[in-house]
Parts: sequence; C-alpha cells; structure tokens
Amino acid sequence: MDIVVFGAGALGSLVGGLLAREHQVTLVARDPHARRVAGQGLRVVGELDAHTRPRATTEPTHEDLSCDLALVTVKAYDTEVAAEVLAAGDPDLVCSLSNGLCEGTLAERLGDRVLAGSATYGAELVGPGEVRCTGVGRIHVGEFADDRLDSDEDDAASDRAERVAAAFRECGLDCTADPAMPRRRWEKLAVNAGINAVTALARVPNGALADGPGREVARRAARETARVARAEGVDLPDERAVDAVDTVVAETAANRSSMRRDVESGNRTEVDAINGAVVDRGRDRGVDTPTNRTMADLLRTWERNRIGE
Ligand SMILES: NC(=O)C1=CN([C@@H]2O[C@H](COP(=O)(O)OP(=O)(O)OC[C@H]3O[C@@H](n4cnc5c(N)ncnc54)[C@H](O)[C@@H]3O)[C@@H](O)[C@H]2O)C=CC1
Ligand SMILES: CC(C)(CO)C(=O)C(=O)O
Repeated sequence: MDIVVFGAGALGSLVGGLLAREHQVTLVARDPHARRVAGQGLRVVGELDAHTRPRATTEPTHEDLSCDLALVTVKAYDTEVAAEVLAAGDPDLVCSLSNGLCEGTLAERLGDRVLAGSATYGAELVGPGEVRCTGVGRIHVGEFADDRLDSDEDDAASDRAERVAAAFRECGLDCTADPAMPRRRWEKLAVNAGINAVTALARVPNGALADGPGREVARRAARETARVARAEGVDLPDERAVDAVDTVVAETAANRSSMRRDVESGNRTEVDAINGAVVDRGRDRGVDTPTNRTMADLLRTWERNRIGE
C-alpha cells in the first residue's frame, strides 16, 4: 500500500515506522524530525525494535497525498487543518487514530472515504528520528459513515476495513477490522474522559484511579459519556464504559496520561475533543454532563491562563 501518515509525532512515527517495513510510507511531519527521518531513517526503540526508511516531508505534494491510505495522527485540535490539506490531494481512504471524536471533522471535507480508527499503542518521541514504543496495544479500524454501517453489529467488517487491517498486520501491528466502530469510539472516549482529565487535574499516574475519590470521578465521567452515546443511538451501557475505565487503569497503572503530560509540559490539551465533546453533544441531546463540564471548565481555565488570554 501507498500510505501517508499525516502528523507524524509520537504515535504517527511509531505506526508509520512499522508500516514502512512492508509498504511505501510518507511521513508528513515537522522539522527537525522530518529532516532526520529523510536523511537517516526512523528508529523505533522500547518495547518494539525497528529501523526503517519511510519518506518524510513537511510540505506534501498533491502526488504525495494521492495515496491508498492517509492515516491522521495529529492532536485532535489539528484535525481541521489535516482535513483541509488532505482534501487538496486525492487519498482513496482516510483513517484517524487520534483520541476524541475526530472523524466527523474529516468526513465534512473527505466524505465517505473516512474510516474510523483507534489505537492503544503507547508512543513517545525521544528526539528527531527516534520514537519509543511505551506499550504494545491494539489498533481497530472500521466504518464510520452511517450509510456504510450495517445495522447488525455482529456482521463482518467492511472489505476496505479488512484490507487496511491486513496491511497493518503484515508489518507486525496488532490490528483488527471492527464492525462496531461507533461503540468502540465512544468506549475509548469514555476511557479518555474519565482517566485523562482526572489524572491531569490531580497530577497522578493512571493507577491512582484504582480506588478512592479519583476512581469515583472517573467513573462518573465515563457513565455520562455512555449516556450521551446512547442518546446518539450507540449501544454503550454504563457498566461497559465503567469496566473499560477500570481495565485501562489497571493495564496502564504506571502511565502518565497524555493530558497530564500536556499540562505538566505547559502544552495545550485535547480537552475540547474529549470532555468538551461529551458536554457539547450531551447539550444537543438534552443529557446533563456535570462531571465532564466541571473538568472541561477547570482545564480550559488552566489553558486560558497558560496562554495569557
Ligand atoms: N502517543 C500515544 O501513545 C497515543 C496517542 N494517541 C492520540 O494520537 C494523537 C497524536 O498523539 P501524539 O502522537 O502523542 O501527539 P504528537 O504531538 O506527538 O504528534 C502530533 C504531530 O502532528 C504534527 N502536526 C500537526 N499538524 C501538522 C501539520 N500541518 N503538518 C505536519 N505535522 C503536523 C505535530 O508537529 C506533532 O508532531 C492524539 O490525539 C493522541 O491523543 C492515541 C493513542 C496513543
Ligand atoms: C489510555 C490512556 C488513558 C493511557 O494513558 C490514553 O489514551 C492517554 O493517556 O491519552
């Protein structure tokens, strides 16, 4: 496959670097990372080990963007720009692995070429040209557009999702084509809504939510997310969302969540696409989301002061 990875920071470099084992991959990244990858290739260290030679550029051409698959791995708040740039090319398929509900923004410009995706691999950029795998996880891809989804969730995944998953597996990535991506996206949103904001605000590792008051706040945020999902027609029971939070807390106990890392390094967070999205969609559907609203307000207060508005 001819694959473009748009926004090759930590996750995009890990996935793109591994995909370059078998496919023609172009990383769209920023310098000095792009320059180093173009010159010396990309090193994957940590829990996985690889040295591959994807192409890398800061300014993709129309030809670069006319590929079989464009993987979007920018932070959620950069999705609109990613959609705009990709729409100037001609990718056959586009799939976001970002957290938050980013597919709608992509579909506005790229239509039914958009697949939904989610990733639980852990990645950190060590420096230019080098990415560390901090956790071997799983990738799921599947249909996003309503008119392409089968009503029976037990049905097989679509052919095009199967094709993408097979291309990932060829390179050693654990990837499954999922016929029930809407539920998976909302379940992941519940996990992020529960864990990320609480750990960022309380400055604790994920494992601190295994018991005590932090656990209760995370569970409340996840239950609210499940209620909004159901109001949108997605079958996500409260217990399933809460179990997902508990499982990820146990599996990533020693991790600093991405939102905590953002806050501790003074960077913008993805709160708008996570807790903010739960609040906004809840408001549209008449579902109250007080826990998510409070956490989103607190994080936005921090963000506004960080950038001196
Ligand atoms: N890092 C991880 O372990 C995981 C991350 N995610 C999600 O994946 C997304 C990406 O996360 P990270 O890779 O950690 O973030 P990151 O900040 O390391 O990577 C995003 C990259 O996109 C680049 N970028 C943005 N706009 C660009 C443009 N117009 N042209 C070229 N490059 C551009 C940025 O420079 C940055 O390097 C987030 O939504 C995150 O929540 C999901 C699962 C795991
Ligand atoms: C799953 C979790 C919570 C792991 O830390 C994550 O996705 C994140 O930190 O953004």
